[in-house]
Amino acid sequence: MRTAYSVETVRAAERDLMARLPEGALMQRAASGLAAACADLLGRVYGSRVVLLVGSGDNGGDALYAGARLARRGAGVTAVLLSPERAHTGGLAALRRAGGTVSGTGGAEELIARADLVVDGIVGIGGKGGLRAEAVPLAEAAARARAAVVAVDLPSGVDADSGQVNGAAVRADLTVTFGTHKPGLLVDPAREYAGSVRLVGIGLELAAEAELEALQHTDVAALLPLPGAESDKYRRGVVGIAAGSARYPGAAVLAVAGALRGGAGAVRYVGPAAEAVIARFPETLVSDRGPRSAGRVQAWVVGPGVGDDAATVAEVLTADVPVLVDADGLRLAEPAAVRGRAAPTLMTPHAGEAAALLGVAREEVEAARLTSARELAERYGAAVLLKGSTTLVAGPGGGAVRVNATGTSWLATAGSGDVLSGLAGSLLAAGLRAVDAGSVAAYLHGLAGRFAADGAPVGAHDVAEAIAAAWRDVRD
Ligand SMILES: NC(=O)C1=CN([C@@H]2O[C@H](COP(=O)(O)OP(=O)(O)OC[C@H]3O[C@@H](n4cnc5c(N)ncnc54)[C@H](OP(=O)(O)O)[C@@H]3O)[C@@H](O)[C@H]2O)[C@@H](O)CC1
Ligand SMILES: [K+]
Repeated sequence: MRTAYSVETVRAAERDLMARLPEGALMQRAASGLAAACADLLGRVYGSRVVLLVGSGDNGGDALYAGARLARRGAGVTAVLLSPERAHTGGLAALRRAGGTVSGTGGAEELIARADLVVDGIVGIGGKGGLRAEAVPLAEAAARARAAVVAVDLPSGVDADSGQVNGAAVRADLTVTFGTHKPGLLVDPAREYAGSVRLVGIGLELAAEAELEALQHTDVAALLPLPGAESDKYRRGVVGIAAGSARYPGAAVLAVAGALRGGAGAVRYVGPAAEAVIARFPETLVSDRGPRSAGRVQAWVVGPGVGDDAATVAEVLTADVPVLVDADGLRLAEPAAVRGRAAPTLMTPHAGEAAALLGVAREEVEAARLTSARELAERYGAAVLLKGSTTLVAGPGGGAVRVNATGTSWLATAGSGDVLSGLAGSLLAAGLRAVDAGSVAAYLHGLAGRFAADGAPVGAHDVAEAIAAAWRDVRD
C-alpha cells in the first residue's frame, strides 16, 4: 500500500526524529537522496549545468546541500536565491565550499534557459497559498527551458494536503519527496505538476492515520473474492442490476458486462432492456417485475441509463443490501433516502455529477477533488467514488481516502462508467466493503482500460472484456 500523510503528521514525526538525531542529520539524508536522483537524471554529472531555485526555508536548504554534492562531482552549480538574506546559511556555505556560485533573481531566466537541470527548492511543505509573485517568472522559465526539472519534496506552488493548485506552480519531471508521499503528489490537479515521484526514506515514524492510501497489486490481490471449493453461485453472491431503458439499453448491457467480470456468482438484470442483455449475455438472470420482486440479491447497482425512472431508484434504495448508485440514479435519488439507509451505499459520480450533488460548479469539484469526495461522503453517509484521472474513494466515516492511479485517459469513453458500476456492484455482492469494492473496481477497471487501449482508442465493451486480464495480472 502506498500512503500519503498530512503536513501536520509529517511535522510531528520530524520533531520526534530530530530530537534523537544530531543537528542537520535529517537534511543531509534528504539532500543525499535528492542529489542521487539528480545524478540519475543527468546521467553524466561532471560538466553538467545545474541551477538551484532557492527559497527562504529548509526546502531551499535541501536544494543547496544537494547542489553542493553535485558540485563536488564536477557539475557547474548556480544557486538563484529568492531572498538572499534568508537563504539557509549552512547550505549556502556548503555550496560555496564545493565551488558552487550564487546569483540573485536578475539574470536567472538566462541561467535557467542554458541549464541541463533545474532544482526547485523554492518552497516545500511550509508553503502557503500559490507561488508568490517573485517566484512566478522562475517557474515559467523552467517550464520553457529544455532542462529537466526536479522538485524538492513538492512542486512549489501546489498545496501539499489538498492537491489544489492556486495560480502558478512549478511543473516538474521528477519530484523527490522525503519520508512519505504527501496527498498533493497523488491527487489531481497537483499530481500532474509532480511528474514521476521518487520517495526517499529518512526514517520518519508516522504515528497518525494516513490521509490517502493507494492500493498496489498485492493489496488488490488480497481483496479479490475467490471461489472456494464449497462455493456455489449463490454463495458467491448475486448482483442485481437495475439499469437501462428503452432509450438507453446499452447502459444495461455494459453494466452487466462489468458485473459478469466482478466475481459475483450470478448477475440478475431488472428493467426494460432484458432482451438486449440476454442477446449479448445469455447467462444473465432477467426479470421485468421490478427490483423488489426480482428475487434475492446480495447487492444492487441502480442508475446507469435509467432515464427518469425515479420509482426504480427509490425502490432499490429501500433494499437491506449494499446499493451502488450511479449516473441517472445520482440525480433521481432522494438525499434523505440515501442518508436513511442501514446497509452500505456506494455513490459513483464523475465531477459534474458530484458538483450537482454538492450544489457547486464542476470546476470547483475538479479544483478540490479530495475535499469534494470527503464532503459528499459525509453529507450522504455513503462511500463515494469520485471518478477522474485519479479516482478517489472516500468512506462515510472519514479515515484514509483511497486514490487510484491505474486510470488512463482512454477510459474517458462513453459507457466506461457503466462497466465500472457493474464491476463494483459485483464486488459488493461478493462481500467486499463499499470502500474496498469501489477501490478494487477502480483499480481493475483502470488496468483493463490500459490493456484494452494499448495506445489506441477503445470502446467500453473492450474495457469490460479486458477485466479478466486485469484480474490475472493482479494475481500473478
Ligand atoms: N519534514 C521533514 O521531515 C523534513 C523536511 N525537509 C525539508 O524542509 C521543508 C520544509 O521546510 P520549511 O518548514 O522551512 O518550509 P519551506 O517549505 O521551505 O517553506 C517555508 C518558506 O517558504 C516561504 N513561503 C511560504 N509560502 C510560499 C509561497 N507560496 N511561495 C514562495 N515562498 C513561500 C516562507 O516565507 P515566509 O512566509 O516566512 O516569508 C518560508 O520562508 C520540506 O518541504 C523539506 O524539503 C528536509 O530537509 C528534512 C526532513
Ligand atoms: K519545492
